[in-house]
Amino acid sequence: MNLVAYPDREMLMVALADTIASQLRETLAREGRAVLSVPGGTTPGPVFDILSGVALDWENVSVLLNDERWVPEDSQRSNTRLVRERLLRDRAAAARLVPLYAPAPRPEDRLDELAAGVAAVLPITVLLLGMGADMHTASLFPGADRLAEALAPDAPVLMALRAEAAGEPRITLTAPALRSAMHCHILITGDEKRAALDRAAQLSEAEAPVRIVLNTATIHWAP
Ligand SMILES: O=C(O)[C@H](O)[C@@H](O)[C@H](O)[C@H](O)COP(=O)(O)O
Repeated sequence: MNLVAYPDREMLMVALADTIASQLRETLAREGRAVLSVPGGTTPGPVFDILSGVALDWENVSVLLNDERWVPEDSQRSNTRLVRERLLRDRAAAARLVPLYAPAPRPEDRLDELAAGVAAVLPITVLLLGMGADMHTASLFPGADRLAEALAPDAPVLMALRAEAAGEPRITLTAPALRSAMHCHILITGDEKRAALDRAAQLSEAEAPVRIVLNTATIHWAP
């Protein structure tokens, strides 16, 4: 496991934003476009704040969420809202957001059109993942109704999943879409998640979905 431990969260966020920006910059120089895929939740806000002010050819960057909670965009639980408020502002306002939500009662109602939008920009250049203490990543929750399908090598890029721990229905990139990323980073803080990560290394992908990227990701941790 490739784990980088930082003395504190501020140092982590600054260093991680710098690494992400360099990796995007390098791909932009070579290919003229790049794709950044990011988590929602409570941890990544400070990385977004820093990244949004970085000088980068944002016009040619597509920003994608790894997963979304099926709630309207004005909900406090909306990952799209988080990304719009914390990442897609200042210099990064020029980036293009690839939607993972469209108003409808159920994710299945809009899945095909959202999946087409995602498929059009893959593969991901830089993937930033969060992780829950239950070892879920994106919305690949242990015990989710369609987890086995989402972990399969032939899974479609995007799926709707439901899990008790998730609250609302979710829409999520699947294992093959996440694994397609050129660079992968996992951002975790606190002792509970660090212990969960150590445990994940001993478990199966179904028990600990974060395992799908554990051998390839750089893990960034601070207390
Ligand atoms: O929408 C989501 O819930 C996420 O994308 C999810 O995978 C998140 O990264 C983890 O649940 C960690 O969340 P916290 O940072 O809030 O602990």
